[in-house]
Amino acid sequence: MAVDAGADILGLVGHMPSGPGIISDGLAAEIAAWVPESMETFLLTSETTVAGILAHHRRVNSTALQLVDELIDGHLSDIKAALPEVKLVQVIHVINQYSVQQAQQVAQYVDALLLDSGNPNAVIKELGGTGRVHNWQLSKDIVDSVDLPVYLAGGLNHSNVSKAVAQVKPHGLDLCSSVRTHHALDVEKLSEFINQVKSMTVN
Ligand SMILES: O=C(O)c1ccccc1NCC(=O)[C@H](O)[C@H](O)COP(=O)(O)O
Repeated sequence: MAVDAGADILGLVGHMPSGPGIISDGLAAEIAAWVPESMETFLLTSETTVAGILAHHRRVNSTALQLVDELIDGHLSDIKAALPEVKLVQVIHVINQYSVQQAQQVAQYVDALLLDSGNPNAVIKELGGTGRVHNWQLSKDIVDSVDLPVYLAGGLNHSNVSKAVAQVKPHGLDLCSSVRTHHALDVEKLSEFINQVKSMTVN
C-alpha cells in the first residue's frame, strides 16, 4: 500500500516498549527483501548497544538503521565501521533546547537525523508512533544548524503537513498514527496525506 501510494522509504518498526507499528523481525526481513531496489528500508531499532544493533541488522538486512534511542554502550562510529554501506539515521526526540544540542553533537557521526515526539524518559519509554506534534521551532533550529538531511515526524497529518513543511523545511516527512485505522495502514488516509503533499509541491 505504501509503495503504491508513492512512499520513498518504508519504516520497519522492530521491538519497542510501546507503539502501534511494531512488526516481527521475520516480517521486516521479508519486506526488506521484497521492496523495489530503488526503495529504501529503515529498520527502526530500540537496541542501545552496538552489538545489539548489529545483530538486529543481521536479522533484517535493511538499507538503513533508524536508532530511536541513545546508545549506552559503544559509539555510532563503531556501527558505521561495521556496516559502511548502511545509512545511519539518529532519532532526536525534540523536547527542549537540549534536544538541539543533542542533534548537533551526533550530526557528525550519522547520515541523517529524524526529529520525533517521543519521551525516552517516560516509565514505559515512548520512542515514536505517539501521534503528537512537538515544538517545530526547535526542529527548525536543528534543520538550520546541521548539514545533513533531516526528516520531520510526530503527529503529522493531512491538515498540519503544509504548515510543518513551511515552518521546518525538512528533507522528508515520516508518519504513522494519522494514516492508520485500528493500528493498520488505511489506504484512504494514506492517499489523503499523499495528495496533500503532492498539492504542496505543485502549488
Ligand atoms: O509506530 C510505532 O509503533 C513506533 C514505535 C516506536 C518508535 C517508532 C515507531 N514508529 C515509526 C516512526 O518513526 C513514526 O512514523 C514516527 O514516530 C511518527 O509517528 P506518529 O507521530 O504516530 O506519526
